[in-house]
Amino acid sequence: MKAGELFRGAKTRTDRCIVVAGASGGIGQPLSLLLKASPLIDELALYDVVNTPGVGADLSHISSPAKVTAFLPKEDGMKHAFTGADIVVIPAGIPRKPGMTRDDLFKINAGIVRDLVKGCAENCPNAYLLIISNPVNSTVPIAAEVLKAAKVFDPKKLFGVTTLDVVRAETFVAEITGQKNPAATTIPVIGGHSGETIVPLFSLAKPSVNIPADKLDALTNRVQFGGDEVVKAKDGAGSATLSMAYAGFRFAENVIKAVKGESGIVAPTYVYLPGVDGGDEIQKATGCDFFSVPVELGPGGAKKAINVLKDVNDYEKKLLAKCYEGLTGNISKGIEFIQNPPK
Ligand SMILES: NC(=O)c1ccc[n+]([C@@H]2O[C@H](COP(=O)([O-])OP(=O)(O)OC[C@H]3O[C@@H](n4cnc5c(N)ncnc54)[C@H](O)[C@@H]3O)[C@@H](O)[C@H]2O)c1
Ligand SMILES: O=C(O)C[C@H](O)C(=O)O
Repeated sequence: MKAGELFRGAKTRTDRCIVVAGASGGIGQPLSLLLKASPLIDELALYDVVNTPGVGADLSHISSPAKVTAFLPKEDGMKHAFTGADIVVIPAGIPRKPGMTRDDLFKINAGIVRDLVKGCAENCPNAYLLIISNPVNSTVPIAAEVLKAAKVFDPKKLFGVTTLDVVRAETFVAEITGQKNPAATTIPVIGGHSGETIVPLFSLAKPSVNIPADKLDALTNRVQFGGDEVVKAKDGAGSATLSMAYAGFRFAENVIKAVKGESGIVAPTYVYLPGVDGGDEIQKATGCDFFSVPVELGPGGAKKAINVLKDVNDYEKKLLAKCYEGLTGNISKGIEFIQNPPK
């Protein structure tokens, strides 16, 4: 199979196309599998610097409707992969090893995200961009700056994927409460996506949950540092991939459903607050331009940022104070990387 080949015989790009950039990786492959199985997608385009022809050939044998295309950088592969895409999901970049912070990934992943988002700005300026690559706290500001410089920035269409924090909160809470279906409880997790910038709001769970006081610190810590748990268990072989693929698919599916007109979809995601309705007051309260909050999704992307800050309890206020501190530095670092690029 040649890169770029349409695996199910179609000759042209179809109209509901989702690109996975980093499709051959630990997240990219299972995420692509879930997307291929989704009836909501007409074409799944795989882009990576390696192995997409093989991953594409493999996925193309699945008897679901989505056509699969696969691209490598050679022969203008990025251009062909991105042109006409509706959604680009980006899990490209290196993962952590034990002892590393997400910020340690910045050196390599910042440039990868910059270049991929440049490709999006040039070839699919209207696409919804879902950024998974770490450090999300900085890679999303990088993406915003690249899109601004190209004069195609629509803040309603740029999302940092923080769904894994929500998924973990649901799971770990259910381990305490014994609920049979963890995902049936909605738990807002806000802030950023690393350590103390991740702030779970158990007091706002719906339906409400009763967390015993002596378990609250450990539960909060587990959600904030759940990524470390996986990095340690994988022992040098990377970080969360399967749970991230589940989370990334869940968020992508929400975006697709909202774009197709389904109403009432709300999901926490890391957005540029000044560009989203309702974001200004959250920006004022947090001092952060980028922040993950529950966002109502609509046909244009982020329809409204929901201000849950006014409802948090004192315990959560203390967590938030630490979050703001860490997050502002991460955001500035991303912006600086584009505005004053390293020589
Ligand atoms: N947002 C989250 O909640 C979350 C969760 C888990 C992991 N992550 C992050 O996702 C990223 C990927 O993790 P992984 O485990 O899949 O890593 P991986 O190394 O298994 O896969 C990354 C893939 O990206 C590809 N790649 C590298 N440079 C590229 C480029 N310029 N263009 C296209 N593809 C490129 C690689 O070839 C590889 O296939 C990491 O940065 C990780 O920290 C984020
Ligand atoms: O922990 C990591 O580095 C990967 C990811 O951000 C996670 O939360 O699992």
